[in-house]
Amino acid sequence: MPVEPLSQKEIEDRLAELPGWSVEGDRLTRSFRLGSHFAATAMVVHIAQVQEELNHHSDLTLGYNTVSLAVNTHSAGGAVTGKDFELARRVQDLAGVHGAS
Ligand SMILES: C[C@H](O)[C@H](O)[C@H]1CNC2=NC(N)=NC(=O)C2=N1
Repeated sequence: MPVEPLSQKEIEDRLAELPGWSVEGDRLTRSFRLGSHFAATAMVVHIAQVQEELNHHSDLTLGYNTVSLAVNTHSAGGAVTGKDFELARRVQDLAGVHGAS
């Protein structure tokens, strides 16, 4: 996966395919709401497994019944790259299993 910073157009095109995600500052972000604290915790563990598989890690925040992610690519100087969107797509795909919205 290339780790070149994405252009604004490339970011906008990718965001159009990822409902609920946005770029805040220099990080790709999304918050999910779940049915319970335990469900939110289980989703965090699942995301951690995917992040280890991809070797790409977000700042992951667990709330009472929420899970929030913020990510950019350290090796690209903190820019948003294709690796961030690869993680976001995997998280978006697994969210349904957890009843996250
Ligand atoms: C050594 C290790 O492979 C690197 O530090 C990985 C780990 N996880 C990472 N996560 C993110 N978000 N960006 C990186 O550049 C990155 N690099």
